[in-house]
Amino acid sequence: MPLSPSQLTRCWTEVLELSKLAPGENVLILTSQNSDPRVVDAAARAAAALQARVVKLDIAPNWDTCEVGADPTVVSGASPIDDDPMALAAMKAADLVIDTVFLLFTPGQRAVLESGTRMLLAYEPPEVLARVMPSPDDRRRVLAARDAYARGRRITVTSAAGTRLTASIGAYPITAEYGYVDSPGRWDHWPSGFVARLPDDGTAEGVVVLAPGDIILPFKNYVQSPITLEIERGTIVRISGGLDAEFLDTYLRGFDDPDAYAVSHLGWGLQPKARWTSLGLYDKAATIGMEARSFYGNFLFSTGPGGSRRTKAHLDIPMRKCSFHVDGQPMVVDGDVVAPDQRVDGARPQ
Ligand SMILES: O=c1ccc(O)c[nH]1
Ligand SMILES: [Fe+2]
Repeated sequence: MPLSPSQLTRCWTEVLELSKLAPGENVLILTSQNSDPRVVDAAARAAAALQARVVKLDIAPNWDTCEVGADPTVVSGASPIDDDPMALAAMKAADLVIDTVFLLFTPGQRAVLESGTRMLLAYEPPEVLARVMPSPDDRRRVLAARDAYARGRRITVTSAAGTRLTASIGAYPITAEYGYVDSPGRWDHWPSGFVARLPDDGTAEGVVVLAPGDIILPFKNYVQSPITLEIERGTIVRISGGLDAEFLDTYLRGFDDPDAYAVSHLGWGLQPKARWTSLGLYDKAATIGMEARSFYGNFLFSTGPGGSRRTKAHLDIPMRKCSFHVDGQPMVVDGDVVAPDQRVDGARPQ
């Protein structure tokens, strides 16, 4: 059964209160053809009920020939607002922008955040939003993970399946996603619950073995047969395995861009409300897979953009049963969060 509009409005009210939305603040809801009207309506009702001034800005969609399928995460790095003076001016004038279009990794988003506007991305369907409600404890644990990651200089990721990845860290900021925007200039994504950061350029080395059950987004399938990624100087230099490996390699080759093979943000999932199995129950166009990116204890590997790289090809690859160490300190062991200030009692690896 679907979520009722009043339930979704109550979820929005809770998230906007966590986002410290105050009476008289200006809220802009960014919409386009790919926005979910149920999400837009509930957000507008909740913001108005909190006595904010609410406007909706509808922008023309931008389609790229590389965009296969309906998922806006397939092609990253550009949006219709990047050079739109009207949209940028309106979004900079807002105190809080609700993005139902998916601007992530775009110049337009960066410009709006630098103006002090806070921005909350909300693209998942109502039931996923309601299942993975953010909380102050999620924020506490994600920020503890961010602080541990920030203190580090080297990371090591291993798994029984054969993953042996090392990298230096420190040059790039950490994205700490806990699902609401409670300070000026902050960006977040509801639903979420993970940390991610780029390794220092050219330092990721080793082997990443995608095991059956690991997920490749935006393919939105569970890997059936092992895929071995050999990584040298921050780039995947060889992909081997069976049909899954051939599909992955052919997909990346389709972008005709060497940066498509670069290692992108690396991190780990901290959201016990997100389910590894959820993706198997949805049609591919129905979700962008945030429960997969966020599930508790995952290793979130990814490829493509970051630093000076502007490639359109971005894959997020949440993996199970990995161990993630920062300067030898265990954050996750065999898919279970072990850092005392990050773990949730009773939460189980998935
Ligand atoms: O929330 C997100 C979503 C996608 C992504 O690549 C990063 N963070
Ligand atoms: Fe990503």
